[in-house]
Amino acid sequence: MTIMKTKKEIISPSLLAADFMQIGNEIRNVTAAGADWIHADVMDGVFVPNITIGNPVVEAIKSVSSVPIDVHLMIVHPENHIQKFIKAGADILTVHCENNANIFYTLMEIRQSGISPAVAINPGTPVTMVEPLLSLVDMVLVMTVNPGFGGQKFIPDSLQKIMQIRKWSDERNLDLRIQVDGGINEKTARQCREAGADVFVAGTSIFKYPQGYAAGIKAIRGSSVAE
Ligand SMILES: O=C(CO)[C@@H](O)[C@H](O)COP(=O)(O)O
Ligand SMILES: [Fe+2]
Repeated sequence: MTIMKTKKEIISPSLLAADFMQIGNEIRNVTAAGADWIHADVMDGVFVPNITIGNPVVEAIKSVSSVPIDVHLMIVHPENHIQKFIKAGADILTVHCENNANIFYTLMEIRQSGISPAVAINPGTPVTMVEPLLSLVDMVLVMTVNPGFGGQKFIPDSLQKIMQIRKWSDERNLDLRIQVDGGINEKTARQCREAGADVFVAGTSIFKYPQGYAAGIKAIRGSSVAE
């Protein structure tokens, strides 16, 4: 998938920390500040203890965005809803490995629709849960906080998980993207990069960065090699 291969590292700002009253301007401004993708968090109040947005809002986000939309589904039975998010314009569609008995079919259906499938794993889930799914996806999302809310503290144990997934990807020549999400800032992004991550989701440390969005993005890119 070309959107997966465009750059060595991807920064995907999470709109959860943006001003929803100004969402169009927020998307334009953060893209002008250097965002590579836009991360949309879909929560149903069941899989996670919070409710956010659904497919109509994803469609609105897509209509103003000039960069790919990265949709993170934190919902039960994602298999019943993926077509709606594909139609809404998701470019990358991420489903969790925890609660989906039909995840093979779900990931294959996403692939067949022509967009990028990704699988997410929670901090409390053993890394072996994603191992059988690696050949079906373009990206693994390693949650670095418990999903549900922005502004939480990074969980350092996640680094082991990133290392193991990068090892599997290398051994099998899968060239997987590894995305990290939750508590990502300049310091934790560097730790994740060293462990093997190459897609960085950040809400608070971009939208609430005191010196502005461009400075927040630049800080996360940090010591990475110039592209
Ligand atoms: O998926 C989630 C939370 O469940 C994230 O995408 C958060 O929105 C990230 O927010 P910060 O931790 O960067 O503030
Ligand atoms: Fe997310």
